[in-house]
This record gives sequence, structure tokens and C-alpha cells, in this order.
Amino acid sequence: MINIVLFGKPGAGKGTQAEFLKEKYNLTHLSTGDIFRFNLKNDTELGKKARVFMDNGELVPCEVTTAMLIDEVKKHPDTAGFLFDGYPRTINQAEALDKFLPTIGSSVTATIALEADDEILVARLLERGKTSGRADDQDEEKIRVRYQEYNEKTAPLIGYYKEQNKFHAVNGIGTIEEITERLTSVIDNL
Ligand SMILES: Nc1ncnc2c1ncn2[C@@H]1O[C@H](COP(=O)(O)OP(=O)(O)O)[C@@H](O)[C@H]1O
Repeated sequence: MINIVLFGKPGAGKGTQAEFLKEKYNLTHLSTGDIFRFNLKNDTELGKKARVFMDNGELVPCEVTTAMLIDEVKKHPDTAGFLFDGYPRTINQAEALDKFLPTIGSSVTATIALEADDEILVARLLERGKTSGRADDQDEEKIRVRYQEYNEKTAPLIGYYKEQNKFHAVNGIGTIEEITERLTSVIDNL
């Protein structure tokens, strides 16, 4: 089983690249953002718990997110591996994943970060907000909160995975194809 964590700031292009990578490596793509948005749209219990946080650009509490993620993983017992997109986003979540995966005989294979400067990313998010209908992409203040959340809670994961020798970074600026190429060259060399 190969488990890849796609890592990057809001707007870094994780979702776009995940679409290509899941096909190429036959992986199950789990995007916590997408799963939350599905639950919001369908007004499920989970959606009700997540809504305020998401609408404000804050992280949903870890207990809620981790329980959801583990449920999703368990739905795919026969997969060749997972492409985690948007999870883990805190040290607490990374530890939870490192505890859970061995219970299914697995582990994180590698974390790959898509790197880009904040100004480029904020501009991308505002552009996406014009068409995506995502409330959290339409308001600079909410985008700012998401970057603050990233810097405080998610950035420490870089050190966490570096210590495990599992951290790889690629330049996230370029055409979609160029970036896919960079990611596949990392994965093919794992
Ligand atoms: N692992 C997570 N932990 C907590 N909250 C999360 C997580 N993943 C997604 N969310 C919630 O869903 C929102 C949107 O997620 P996502 O689409 O991945 O965002 P972005 O485009 O900012 O990277 C986040 O701002 C957060 O509220």
C-alpha cells in the first residue's frame, strides 16, 4: 500500500494535482475539504458540526475531522493506497494518522508539499471564489484566517515529517502538467 499526503497552503493546487495522481497510481483520493463540503451541502450532522468553522476559515476540531477521516479510510479496504488531501492539518491529526494506519497494516509513505508564495495563492483563491461558490474563497478576511491557521497549526507538520525522513517539496508554480511531472518524479523515486 502506498499512502501519499499532499501538503500545501490553501490554493496550492492539491485538489487539481490529486485528480491526476489518483488516476496514475490508482489511489483513493480523500479530500477532507470535499468531504466536509458534501456534508454541508446535504446538511448532515457532520455538516452541522463543521459549518461555522469552515465558513470562518478556521479548522474544524480535530476529533470531528479525524473520526470522519478514519471512517472514510475504512470504506476502502481493498485500495492500492490513499492520497490524503487536506489531512493531516495539525500535529494532533498527523499523530492520529500514524496511530491509525498501522491498525490496517499500513503507514504514511511520503508527504509531498506544493510550494508557492502567498501573494500568488491569495490571488488564485480570489479568482476561484468567483466561480466555485465557496464562501471561504470570496472574502479576503476569511482567506487571511486560513493562512493564519496554516502558519500556526499546519506548518509545524513540515518538521514532523522531516524528522521521519518523509518530507518532499516541489515547486508549485508552473503549468498543471509541469507540476504533475514534478510530483510523479518524486513518487516514482520513493
Ligand atoms: N484536516 C482538517 N482539519 C480541520 N479542518 C479541515 C481539515 N480539512 C478541511 N478542513 C476544513 O475545510 C475547509 C476547506 O478545506 P480545503 O478545501 O482543503 O481548503 P483549502 O482550499 O483552504 O486548502 C478548511 O478551511 C477547514 O475548515
